[in-house]
This record gives sequence, structure tokens and C-alpha cells, in this order.
Amino acid sequence: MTIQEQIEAIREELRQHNYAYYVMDNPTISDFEFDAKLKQLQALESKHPEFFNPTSPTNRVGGEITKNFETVVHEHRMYSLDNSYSKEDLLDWETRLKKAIDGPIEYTCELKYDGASISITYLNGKLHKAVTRGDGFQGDDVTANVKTIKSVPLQLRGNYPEKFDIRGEIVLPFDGFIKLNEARVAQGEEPYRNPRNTASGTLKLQDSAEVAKRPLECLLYNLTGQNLNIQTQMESLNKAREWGFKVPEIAKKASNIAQVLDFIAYWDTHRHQLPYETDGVVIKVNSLQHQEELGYTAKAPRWAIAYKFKAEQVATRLNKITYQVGRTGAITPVANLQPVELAGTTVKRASLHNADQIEKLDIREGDVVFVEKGGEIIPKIIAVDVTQRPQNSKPTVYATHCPECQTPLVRKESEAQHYCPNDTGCNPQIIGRIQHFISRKAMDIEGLGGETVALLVNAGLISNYSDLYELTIADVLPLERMAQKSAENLINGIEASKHIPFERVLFALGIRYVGETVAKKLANHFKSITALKKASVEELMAVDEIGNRIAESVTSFFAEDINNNIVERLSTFGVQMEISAEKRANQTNVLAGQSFVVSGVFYKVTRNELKTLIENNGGKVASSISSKTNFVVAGDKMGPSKKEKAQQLQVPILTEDDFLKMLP
Ligand SMILES: NC(=O)c1ccc[n+]([C@@H]2O[C@H](COP(=O)([O-])OP(=O)(O)OC[C@H]3O[C@@H](n4cnc5c(N)ncnc54)[C@H](O)[C@@H]3O)[C@@H](O)[C@H]2O)c1
Ligand SMILES: [Zn+2]
Repeated sequence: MTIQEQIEAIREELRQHNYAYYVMDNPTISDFEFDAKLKQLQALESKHPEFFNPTSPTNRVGGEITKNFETVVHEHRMYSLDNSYSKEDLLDWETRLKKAIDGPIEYTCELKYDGASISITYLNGKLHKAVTRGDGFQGDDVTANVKTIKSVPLQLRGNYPEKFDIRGEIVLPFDGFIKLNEARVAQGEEPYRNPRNTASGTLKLQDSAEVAKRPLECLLYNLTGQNLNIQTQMESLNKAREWGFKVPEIAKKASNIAQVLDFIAYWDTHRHQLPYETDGVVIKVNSLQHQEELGYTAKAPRWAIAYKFKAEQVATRLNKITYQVGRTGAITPVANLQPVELAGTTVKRASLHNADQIEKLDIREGDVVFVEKGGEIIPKIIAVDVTQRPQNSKPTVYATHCPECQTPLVRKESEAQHYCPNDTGCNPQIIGRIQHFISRKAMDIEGLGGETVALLVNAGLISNYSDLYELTIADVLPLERMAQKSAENLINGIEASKHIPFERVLFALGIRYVGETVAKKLANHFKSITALKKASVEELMAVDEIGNRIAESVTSFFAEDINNNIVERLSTFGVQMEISAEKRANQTNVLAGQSFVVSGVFYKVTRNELKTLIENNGGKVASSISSKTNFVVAGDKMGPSKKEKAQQLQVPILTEDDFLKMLP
């Protein structure tokens, strides 16, 4: 390969990774590997300036726009940041600054929040538009989604300029990320990999109601605009905070690189106590006058630099690989480690994901492994120190049988995970399913906890959730730590759950891939378990947002006699197996197959009521106008760009009254 071909090959590879990372939110290599490749390219390009190309990943912001949202051109470009990894890098930067600026330079140090960049325009104190960074020149209009974030003000306070852009990072704090993943795992889905990609993926969901359920945060760090009458970066942070934005109080002024290094050293360890992910420090020249003099390169401001924290790593011994069985029978391999301190916690276990991962890294029991806590919450093994491998070491043979019930494991062709197929006879699956059934978002049975479920199963009192409804006080009294009062509470709690609405019962059944939202959709569409049971894969897939995977999972659930028997028993005990008469009275299918976009301010009903009306009558609500939109319901103050788009695509525009007449 010639040097030119080599350069082109790395450029192409990096473009692919940029696409996977920014557009698909599903990177296939680690950031560390990505940065190393980018550095390699930078080195080659600077040695061979004759092969300069303005579209090289070294000269461009990595993101792209998608086709799912309206494209908006940024009035002020959005840049990336140059990276530094050492004191030397920072001193080099300072030297470059001093060549351009006379006199003392003041810095601000801020944390580098790890999420997705956003630019929000405010007009006369009102949120006007929120746009992703995209390729830096233009991005996706995700206003509807950003408006669901509670910490983003829709109306500002105090003395704000008439027009400005504010930039920041949309992040998903750790606790929200963990809860989201617990819910996914409980539904038999693969957990999300890290908060950053999840935040970015959430921002690009089409359904803003779904976005509203995820606890995103928006942390702001930059004001951009004309005549803002602000002199320094520090002042802009303070102003933004006054106007009502969420601006972390962590930022600090520094008058030299030594003070910058103190800030870095402090946060390198203390950042682990923050509720959200950070991956470095951003150092900016404080004076906006100086910033203007320094300007920008093709990709980044010269007046700022990011210092990246090293992901913390330690070496420790892997004592044993064990296998866990989840509620849905999914098998997760777990590395049991020699306990070791990492990023402020003691790590004893690390996730091994699946068989492919173990094979790829050739991870073996007895190996010394490198464990990293990067973007992921659960530490992971990134490499094996083969030089320390014991002489008698043998490659890992992945479990062939369920560790709990000894049934041979199965693996579907397109899936990475192995499963124990013995769903009715495998203890953790039996217990897990009942635990899911009684959980807060499902049947919410008061007085019954996960541990008691395990006790009941192990005592042979129940073997599936329908058995709960036959329990008596006398049955449960002999259990460990069970008194008369708690036994009564338990039985009353089970009795009360007979009033839980059908959509939650459907979720409680624990059909794989049928989470809360899907259960609601299916319940509203089919209205009863009898109708749902009869539905074919095609009929299921005709429901909005129900794909093949869910449809097949539902039909195979009802193909099992044992499941039908359990459902039948629940029904005879009085558990709700259809939507309530009251709900049914408010529902029709007159808008079936029609897609609506709602825009503006309404008088007879609120915007949310309008959306509910559309959905209850079988219609679909979308957030942006496309060729698939059947009607736009326009209230007062509908945005001019929406109006234009509707006219351009010849989508009929209805008034509030026009729409209400469509309903029975
Ligand atoms: N694994 C992969 O395949 C892959 C692919 C592409 C990019 N990446 C990773 O993405 C990163 C590069 O992405 P990038 O171009 O967005 O650069 P970046 O994330 O390193 O830095 C720029 C961004 O930092 C953000 N930021 C956070 N806090 C800030 C603050 N206080 N002040 C100013 N900006 C702040 C801004 O959104 C800004 O756009 C690298 O870490 C790279 O490893 C990974
Ligand atoms: Zn099993």
C-alpha cells in the first residue's frame, strides 16, 4: 500500500466509525481505539501535507444529519474541541496562545460532560428551536424532544437578550440510566451500553412522549449571538444561570496552566461522585475579546482545548467465570475477580457480555485481566495480560447447560445471548417472572416483595403467578419472618391487584419484548386478551410500532398451552383481562391508519388532550411533517416553517373545530 492509499484507508475507516457513533449511536470500537486511529491519521497527514483533503475526519466535525428530522442550518457554526492528554500538551497550547495574545491570559476550567451536543435558540425569552450539532454546519431539529427535558426553560427569567443561541450537552444521569437498563433487562432486552450513546439515541427518537419518560438533563456551557454585552466566558455562565438554565457550578477561573492542572487533578478523582458522566476538562480562554482574536481551525476553536481523563484501569486476577440466568432465561457470563479498587469502588465482578466476547478476547479463568470503568457502569474486561497466563491454562469452554436446571442451552441465529429454554421448570426464571408480575409498574402488589416470592416458590407454595391468587393466610404464616399482620397485608395486596387495569396486567405477564409502552399499545388496540390471543403475526404488525420481533414473541407466548392455562386461571380469579368499559366507551377506530401532526395553541382542548383524542380514536401522532402525514391540526401561532412544509407536501391543514368534527 502506498502512503496515499494508507491515508485514504484510515480516513474511510474513521468515517465508518463516525457514522456508527453519531448516527447509529452504536459504536463498534472503544473511544480509546478511535482516538488512537485519529492520531495516527493526524501524524500521517502532517508528514504528507500533499495529501491534504478538507473532508478528512481530522478536518471535520464527526457527526451527520439524519433524514428523520427537519434539517436546520446553524446560524453560528458548531465546532468540536481539540484534545490533549498531558501537561505537555497543555503547555504547548499555552505557547501557541501567547504568540497570538499580548499580556496575561486568564482561563476557565469546566468539566467536559459526556452526552450529545445541542444548540438552543431563544427568541424574546422563549425557546424557539433546538438543533443537534450534526456536521457542525447543519443539524437535526429536535425541538419537540428537547422541550420534554424539565431543566430546559421554555420561558426565561430576568434580563435576557432578545435573541441568542445557548449550547450545551444533553446527558442521561447514572441513576436514570441504571433504571432504564433494569427495565430493559427485565423485558429480556440487551441493556444499553453507556449513558452517552443512550442520551444521544433518545434525543433522536421520533416519539417525544417516549423521550419524556427518560430523565435527560441539559447542562449548558456557551452563549453565542450578537450584541450580548458579555465580556468573559465566566460571565456568560453566570448570566445563563440567572436566566434559568442549568449551568453546573463547578467552573473555575485559572490564571495559569499550573492552576488548570490543579483543577484537573481534583476532578480526575472527584468526578466519580457526580450524578452524570464526564470524560475530561474543557479549558477555555476567559476573555471573549481574546477568543475572537484567536478564532477557529477547520474543526475546533483555538481558544479552547479538552483535557481527556484516562479511563481508569486496573489489573486483577479472574478467579472464575460463572453464569447467571435472568427472568427470560437469558444467560449472562460473569467474571468473578480478585477484589480490586477502581474509580472509587471495590470491583469484584465484571460483565463478560456473551460467548463471542469471551472468545474474541480469549478470556480464561486464572488470567490476569485489565478491568476498565469507562462509559459503562458495570466494569468490563478490556484485555488479558497473556504474559502472566498460567502454564496449564485452557481456552474457556462456554457453558452448554443451564447452571440452575441443567437443561441444554440454546442460541438463536441472530442473537448474541444463550438462553435456557426451560421457562417453566428453571428456578430463577420461575421466581423472576413472578417478581416481575408483582413489581411496581406491573401488578404493584403491596405487602409482597421479591424475597418473599423466592421463599414461596422454594416452599413449593406457588410455581407461577396465577398461584398467588389461591394463597391463604394460613399458607404464608409459616414462612420466615412472617407475622399475622404481614400475612394479612400480603393477602389483601393480592386481592387489591384484581383492580389493576388490563394494560398493566398485559405488561405483568412478562411476554418477552412486551414492555410497558408496547403493552399499552396492544391493550388499546385489541382491547381484550381474547382478541390479542387470536391475532396473527400480520395483525399484530399492523399495530403502530409493533415489529416482527414483538409480534412473534406474542404469538409464541399464546402458542403454549401452559401460558393459556395460566391466563385462563388469572381470568377466573377476577384479574382484568380487558380494558375497562369506561375506557372502551371513549375509544373508536375512526382515525385508524391516519397520521397527524399537531401544532400551535388550542382553545377547546389542550394540546395533550388533542393528542390523546387522536390516539384513542385509532390515529397516530407524529412530531414532524413528512410525506406520511395525513393531516396537520393547526392551532393559533402554528410555526411558519411547519405551515410552509404542509403546503409544500400538500398535507391538509385542519382547524381545531374541523378536527373535532371528525370524531363520533
Ligand atoms: N468509538 C467510536 O467509534 C467513536 C467514533 C467517533 C467519535 N468517538 C469519540 O467521540 C469523541 C469525539 O467527539 P466530538 O467531536 O464530539 O468531540 P468531543 O466530544 O471530544 O468534544 C467536543 C464536544 O464536547 C462537548 N462538551 C462537553 N462539555 C463541554 C464544555 N464544558 N464546554 C464545551 N464543550 C463541551 C461539546 O458538545 C463539544 O461538541 C472522542 O472521544 C471519540 O473517541 C468515538
Ligand atoms: Zn435453566
